[in-house]
Amino acid sequence: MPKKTTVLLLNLGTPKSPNVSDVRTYLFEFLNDRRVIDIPWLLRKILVNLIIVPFRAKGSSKIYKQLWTKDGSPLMIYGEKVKDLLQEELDENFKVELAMRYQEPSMKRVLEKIRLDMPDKLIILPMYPQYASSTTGSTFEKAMEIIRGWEVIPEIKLVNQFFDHEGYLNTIVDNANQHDLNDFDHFIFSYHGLPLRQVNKVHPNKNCKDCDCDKRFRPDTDYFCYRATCYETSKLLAKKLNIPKEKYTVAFQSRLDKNWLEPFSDKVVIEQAQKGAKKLMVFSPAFVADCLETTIEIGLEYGELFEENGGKELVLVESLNDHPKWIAALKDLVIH
Ligand SMILES: C=CC1=C(C)c2cc3[nH]c(cc4nc(cc5[nH]c(cc1n2)c(C)c5CCC(=O)O)C(CCC(=O)O)=C4C)c(C)c3C=C
Ligand SMILES: [Fe+2]
Ligand SMILES: [Fe+2]
Repeated sequence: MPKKTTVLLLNLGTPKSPNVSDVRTYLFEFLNDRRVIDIPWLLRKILVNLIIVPFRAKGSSKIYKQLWTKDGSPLMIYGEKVKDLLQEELDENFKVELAMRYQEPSMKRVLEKIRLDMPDKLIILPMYPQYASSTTGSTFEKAMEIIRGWEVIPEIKLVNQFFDHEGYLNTIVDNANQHDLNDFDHFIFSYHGLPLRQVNKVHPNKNCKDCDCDKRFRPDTDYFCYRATCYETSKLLAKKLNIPKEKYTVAFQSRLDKNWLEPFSDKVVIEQAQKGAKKLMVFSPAFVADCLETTIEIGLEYGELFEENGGKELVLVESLNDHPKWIAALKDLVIH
């Protein structure tokens, strides 16, 4: 008998509106997650609630206002679209749901709906291509915290990453090929940064700062090393796009302090402009949908930085959004 299966798609979440109070509520929930700000409880409460959020909310609200469309936040809009498109691709034994780790639709509410529907199988799919404790790990922890109280716990599949999935990579390749790659002087693969401390926790005997996981991917020790999977994703994409090694740089954006993964994307953008690059292509392979970190940070802020330092044009490769190949890739992740 075919199994009644629910697919739970997840993403980070976004504020309810770009207003300061909603951005503050979002940041409070997000940054109080012990996997995101991974320091002792009391220190986190002081740092997040008395320093980071009060100082950050106003500035973040301003940039969320630039991102917001008449239909809302792109992360949410594409989340809903992808959910509907994946539902259309799957047969009647599957039901697709969408929840966000922070804010709405909340994991608590959506998982309660799923519990009442009593599926035989639950597939939990956080839409982060590269595993990180602060994203995928946090989402799984929250899901398990809720599901552990259920009377009936269905068969569960956790999709923990898909950085090397052909369909995911080919969607990015398709989006890049909308442009003539010969026009570009340099290419940057820009990933969301992480504190180095968090990266090192996955391989406690090795410091990623002096390790060669950027050059050689060792699945036995580096499969969950965020730095290693970011470099491996870039290598696979560069190979598919025939971008030679000397023409691309892997970099990390959105740092909160200096002890985050390097090189920093903004510094690389400036460096490239100063070296004489006129046209720069930036990929954002850690983000499956347009969001603050892509549209505003890369598209707008890095675009300005590049031009201020002598560059002519920075082109941001579109996110996966609702590309048919991305929907097919999700289907493949669900059924295999
Ligand atoms: C690859 C995905 C992401 C990782 C890893 C990640 C780690 C991480 N992020 C912060 C702090 C912030 N991130 C913010 C926004 C944001 N982050 C991601 C993805 C990852 N974060 C996305 C998709 C977004 C945008 C959401 C949207 O609504 O468009 C923000 C809020 C914006 C701001 O104030 O700058 C913060 C803060 C930390 C601390 C962290 C790991 C430790
Ligand atoms: Fe983030
Ligand atoms: Fe590593």
